[in-house]
Amino acid sequence: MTELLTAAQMRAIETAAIESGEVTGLELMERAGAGVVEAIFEEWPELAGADAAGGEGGIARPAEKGGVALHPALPDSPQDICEQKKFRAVVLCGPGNNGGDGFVVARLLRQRGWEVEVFLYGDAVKMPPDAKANYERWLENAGVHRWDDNFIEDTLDECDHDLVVDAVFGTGLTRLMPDDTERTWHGFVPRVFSWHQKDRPKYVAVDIPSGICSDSGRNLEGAFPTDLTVSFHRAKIGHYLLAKGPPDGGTLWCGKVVVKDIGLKDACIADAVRLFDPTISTLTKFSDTHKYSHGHALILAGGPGRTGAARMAARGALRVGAGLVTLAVPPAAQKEVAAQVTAIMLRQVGDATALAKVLEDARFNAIGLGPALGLDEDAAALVATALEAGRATVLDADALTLLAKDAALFAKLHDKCVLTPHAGEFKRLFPDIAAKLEAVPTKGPAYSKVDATREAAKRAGCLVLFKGPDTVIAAPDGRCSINSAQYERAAPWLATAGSGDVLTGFIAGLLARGIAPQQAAETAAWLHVECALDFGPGLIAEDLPEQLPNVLRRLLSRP
Ligand SMILES: NC(=O)C1=CN([C@@H]2O[C@H](COP(=O)(O)OP(=O)(O)OC[C@H]3O[C@@H](n4cnc5c(N)ncnc54)[C@H](O)[C@@H]3O)[C@@H](O)[C@H]2O)[C@@H](O)CC1
Ligand SMILES: [K+]
Repeated sequence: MTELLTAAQMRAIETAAIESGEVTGLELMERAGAGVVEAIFEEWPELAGADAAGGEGGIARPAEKGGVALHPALPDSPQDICEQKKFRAVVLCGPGNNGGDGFVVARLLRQRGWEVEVFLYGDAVKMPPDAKANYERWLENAGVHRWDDNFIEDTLDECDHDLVVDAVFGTGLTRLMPDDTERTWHGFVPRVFSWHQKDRPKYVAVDIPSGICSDSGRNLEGAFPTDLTVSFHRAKIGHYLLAKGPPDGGTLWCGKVVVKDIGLKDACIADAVRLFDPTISTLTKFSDTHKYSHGHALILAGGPGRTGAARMAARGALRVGAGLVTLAVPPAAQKEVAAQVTAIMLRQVGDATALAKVLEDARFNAIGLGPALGLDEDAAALVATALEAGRATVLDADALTLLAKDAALFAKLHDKCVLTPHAGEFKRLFPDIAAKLEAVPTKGPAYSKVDATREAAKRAGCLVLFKGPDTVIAAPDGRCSINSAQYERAAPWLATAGSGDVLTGFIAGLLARGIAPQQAAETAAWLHVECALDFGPGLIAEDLPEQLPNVLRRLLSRP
């Protein structure tokens, strides 16, 4: 799993490296700038010109004399560039180290023969030392425009630019975007989003689009949208959070995120949020074959005409590898269900007493309940009985609504439970927490979906999986991961009716296999997206379990 960092964690790693004497801040800034230039040319080789497009003429000199060459080195002067189109860039620099990175990018582009115009937001006198050093180095050969949004807009309108680099604010954004940069933003949005306009410049953000809070992905009013975001060492949490959708959300503004190594060592950060990717230890559990060692999941179905959701969950549980799956069905719905399932077993469960009787059998080691269960007293009694049994239990849909309505029921949650709310259900369950998340942010770091999910998990005393394209999974002790269905894993067709029911089944199935709640929820959510990606558009929920064998085959053949 990849760590996603907060601004404070990134600063701590940087400070430790500098204080240990391994590297200077100036060297890190040089590597960051060189990383951005490298990423630009990797993304758009046509901008690299003839000699840097990766052919034999590729350059092998260090990016900065005396520095550590982590990125392909660049020619020292325009004379080193063979005959090529004169590329043009506008670099927007801010008052901090993000701006410092911008000055490095400007210099390195200029060294490649680019025509570069730089605008500086803020007071150069107050810049931090490394940024100021790069500002002064830039001034040795070129000038800097004072920030003026009209001038920036005119410059972009009049000239045939190839690239616009946003190095205004990075991880140090602590307040709402200032009015004058916000005005510039108004000029940017239509430009960046005119995708049809073939010859428009490429927009690149250094570290994070200015205006986006790197801890939360929230838009501090005035984010600069970009095509490519180049971050350093590790991606930041804000790159992966959508918050509450446009105009919020790092993922909306980042375009594509590339992370460049700047030579910092891995540090053990106890409470880091992780981007989920399944580990081999989880996957090896799929190769053990004895059905009785794989547990027995019990999925509770609703009444007649409402059993489809539970049937899909049961199918998901079976496909994901529960040894046995039983549907607990009200007597009136038994015929309906019996006509539609084969590998899944049935038990008549008319009420909570009947459920308690079934659960006397300790072999039922996992329960899935909620999809189309109903919202009446009988359904609430079923939820109570299921929780009192103390089994690994995933609660979704109607079960969440029932929990939200009844504090005594909510109090029965225990550490083997998994709650899987979508935004609406989350709001019903945790209205005060949702209100904090929905409040318009006024400063950075802003309250995030990660903060909200962690707080909810702590309150519930169990795992919470807060759904979305940026699914956040948090445990009561603060361990937290994001399962992203964005960027190269974007699968918007996964938002189809019944998709959540299948996820409930996947989690229940993994719980039945004895996998701990956090790992079960993370793995299930990840597999859910993989199934959708494998199937592609046109997906309906029934396809998800059927896609799982392909996904598992591919995963298990991974080296
Ligand atoms: N931390 C690290 O390890 C590294 C950081 N680097 C760069 O440094 C950046 C962080 O630098 P800084 O901490 O200096 O932060 P920034 O450069 O993001 O911004 C800080 C400056 O902006 C001002 N500011 C913040 N919010 C404002 C607002 N709303 N309106 C007006 N002014 C505002 C602050 O007062 C401060 O002057 C990173 O994003 C990255 O680009 C890189 O050079 C490489 C290494
Ligand atoms: K930026």
